[in-house]
Amino acid sequence: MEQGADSAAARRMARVASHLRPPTSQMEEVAILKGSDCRAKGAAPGFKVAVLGASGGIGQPLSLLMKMNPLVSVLHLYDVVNTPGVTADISHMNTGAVVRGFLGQSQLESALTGMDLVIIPAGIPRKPGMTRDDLFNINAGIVRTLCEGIAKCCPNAIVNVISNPVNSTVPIAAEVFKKAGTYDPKRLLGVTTLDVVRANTFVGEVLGLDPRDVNVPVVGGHAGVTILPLLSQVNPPCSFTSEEISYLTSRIQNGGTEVVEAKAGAGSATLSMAYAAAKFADACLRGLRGDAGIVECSYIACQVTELPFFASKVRLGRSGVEEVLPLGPLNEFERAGLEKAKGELAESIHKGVAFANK
Ligand SMILES: NC(=O)C1=CN([C@@H]2O[C@H](COP(=O)(O)OP(=O)(O)OC[C@H]3O[C@@H](n4cnc5c(N)ncnc54)[C@H](O)[C@@H]3O)[C@@H](O)[C@H]2O)C=CC1
Ligand SMILES: O=C([O-])CC(=O)C(=O)O
Repeated sequence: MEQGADSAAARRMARVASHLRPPTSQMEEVAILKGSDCRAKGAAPGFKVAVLGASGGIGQPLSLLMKMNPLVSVLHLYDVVNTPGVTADISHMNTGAVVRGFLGQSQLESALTGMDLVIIPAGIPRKPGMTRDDLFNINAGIVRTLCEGIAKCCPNAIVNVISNPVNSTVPIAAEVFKKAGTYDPKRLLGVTTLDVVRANTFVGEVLGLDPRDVNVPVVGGHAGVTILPLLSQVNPPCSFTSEEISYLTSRIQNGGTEVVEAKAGAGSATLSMAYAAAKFADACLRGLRGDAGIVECSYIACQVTELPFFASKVRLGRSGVEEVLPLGPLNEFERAGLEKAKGELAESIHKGVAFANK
């Protein structure tokens, strides 16, 4: 009896010790994973989620929010810097998800194996004066490498792409998955939720409503004129003056730049983005669980326009995007905006596809 209690205590201590030691080699990483797996068995059933770029401005608060999500049972934090610290910190939160850290390219495959949802906020952010497309040269390669890992280690995972320029990085991801033979357009989603979050906030301010009670569809893409708020389809139904329409459209399209300028060289939106990404990831997980009626806007492959990718209203479910909803009726102002958006989007998509195939 006593001996049994002793060995149970010894097992508990061994488990705790394995969590206190940071991984220094692949062998040690494997040992720690075994320790964590014992713990994971005790955790509530749920989904396995990886954040790639977890040490960054978005990655850290996003990881914190995912650790708070009761649908997550295992949370993998991957980055090329600082994941031991971020992981130790977040792992002390007394919520259900088991947290594991992975540092550097040699641990990418371990980070990805078995994941249900992979969220990608890896890559450099804008400074004042830059467009999102100016990030292409660095971020395109980062997204390609990470997606090659996903194709190899968790080809069935839902992928949420945050890294800019989203209008090009999502087509890059699609090409990587096509080459690997794992492409499923239903599972690849560009995160444009921040545009909707901003639109709901700014429209709520104008209408004097709680932003949580406002829903503005935002379609097209995620850069400048490609961000197309459909103010004629706001819920609750309402009407705006032409001054309000032009103020709101411009503020929503330039929301990212507003933050970049206010941060004055220290980066772009991180906290509101983490909130938006966590909200979108939660919607994806509820869809995977089988919840009904989950509709979000996302930049995906679809036939809503003649372009191969377009941010649209989508219904999420067990297989990712289960239905792409039509654009709905547009007014003249929105139809003109759509034409402008399509011109820039076509170039960004072409640039991404060409990069992935060169
Ligand atoms: N989709 C959207 O609505 C938004 C997208 N973004 C984009 O998100 C990206 C990240 O922004 P921040 O977090 O502010 O940048 P950040 O520089 O604070 O963090 C980026 C993180 O990515 C990591 N990283 C770099 N190369 C990596 C690699 N090969 N593998 C894994 N991790 C790698 C860095 O070490 C860093 O920790 C930017 O491209 C930014 O433009 C930002 C706001 C909104
Ligand atoms: O503006 C940026 O560079 C970051 C971003 O995508 C946003 O805040 O919407």
